[in-house]
Amino acid sequence: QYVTAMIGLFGNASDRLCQKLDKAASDGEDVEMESLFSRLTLDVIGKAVFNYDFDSLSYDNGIVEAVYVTLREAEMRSTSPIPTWEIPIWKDISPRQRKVNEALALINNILDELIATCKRMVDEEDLQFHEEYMNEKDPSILHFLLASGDDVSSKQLRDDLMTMLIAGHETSAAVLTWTFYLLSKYPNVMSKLQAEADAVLGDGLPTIDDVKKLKYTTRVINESLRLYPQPPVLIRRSLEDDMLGEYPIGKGEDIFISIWNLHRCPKHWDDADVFNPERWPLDGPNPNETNQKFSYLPFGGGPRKCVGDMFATFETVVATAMLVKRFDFQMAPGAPPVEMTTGATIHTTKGLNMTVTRRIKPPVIPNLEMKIVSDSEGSTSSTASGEGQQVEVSTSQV
Ligand code: HEM
Repeated sequence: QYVTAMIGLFGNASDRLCQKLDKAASDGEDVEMESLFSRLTLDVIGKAVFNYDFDSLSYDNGIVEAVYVTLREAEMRSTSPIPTWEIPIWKDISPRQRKVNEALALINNILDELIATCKRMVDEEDLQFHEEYMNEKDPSILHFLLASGDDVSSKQLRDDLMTMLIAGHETSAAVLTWTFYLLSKYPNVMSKLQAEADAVLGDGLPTIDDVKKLKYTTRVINESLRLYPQPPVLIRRSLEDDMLGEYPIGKGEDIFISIWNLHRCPKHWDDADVFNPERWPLDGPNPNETNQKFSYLPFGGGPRKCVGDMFATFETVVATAMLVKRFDFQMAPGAPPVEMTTGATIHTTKGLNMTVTRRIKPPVIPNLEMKIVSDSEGSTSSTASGEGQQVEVSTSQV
């Protein structure tokens, strides 16, 4: 029930993006896909975590801006060698820190309102909480947590919600950005992907059964995550003196695990730098850290493994399939070369500028059921019927 609700959410948000791209295609305008993917995944995670519709694909508002200020700050803090934001006086007078504090105050106010509204809903409903509990009108994680008895005033609740917003937003956006970049470089993969989307998706939004059938699309996402892992580096801090194999690690030392290097290591991968979704058999298991013996860690591993791995896989599969079914994507002529820069995830330096064109629907080929008829002079003719038409072809005419 929860997965069905989430797939509906992914489909709705992706449909809004399709409408935006449709307009760009009509107007003949190029689009910067990285920022659009960022808006798509913000809209999705806002609804999924707190039942809040940022609707950032439709317009800019103060809260969307505040979320981006906070996200950029979180990224800067996670990579900065000196914690300038903790220096007394400086933290109060620095224009950047003041902006961050204002953004955080706005987000916290909205969060308070959302928590209060949700708490009222939980108090009014008759549903008993159990493991499979879900409120159909509001399937958000916030609703689940409050129904399970989480304390509305707890800092832990707010921190958990913000962690999910941060962890589940830029990561999925980055996966979509680099997937579409790769697809522009590998048109043969794009053609196969479009063929699958045409065969599986109908005119409405994707269903759970459709998503299960989008096997090649899933392999494209698996392979994109191998070449562009998000985040590209995992970090651990040692709590005590230890040994890592033959290397001594002192208490308090940071260890950086480069997933980027692991995923492109020629010892583990044939043609390590080549985008080849076919390396993952369609009928094989979904690749993960355990069945790939820890040479593939797109969602980490062990106790701190991503809690949103299935959510993110379905989200990116639905968005990719819906977009490629409706549009062709090419790098925009004259766009700057796509270069990388890393923070918590891998970003482009100057955006992913693409030309989007509506796909021409392939012609409907009638289902030809041939009936061979012989006439007395030995020539043959065959009648074929399809979609109510009768077509007659005679060998004597050929
Ligand atoms: C394609 C998108 C995503 C990717 C590539 C991704 C990747 C990761 C990775 C590699 C980790 C482990 C970090 C570490 O070991 O230090 C992680 C942790 C986490 N992820 Fe994701 N993630 C994605 C989407 C999501 C989504 C959608 C959510 C929430 C709905 C989410 C929630 C989390 C949380 C809460 C953690 C921390 C788990 C913990 O420390 O206990 N992620 N993610």
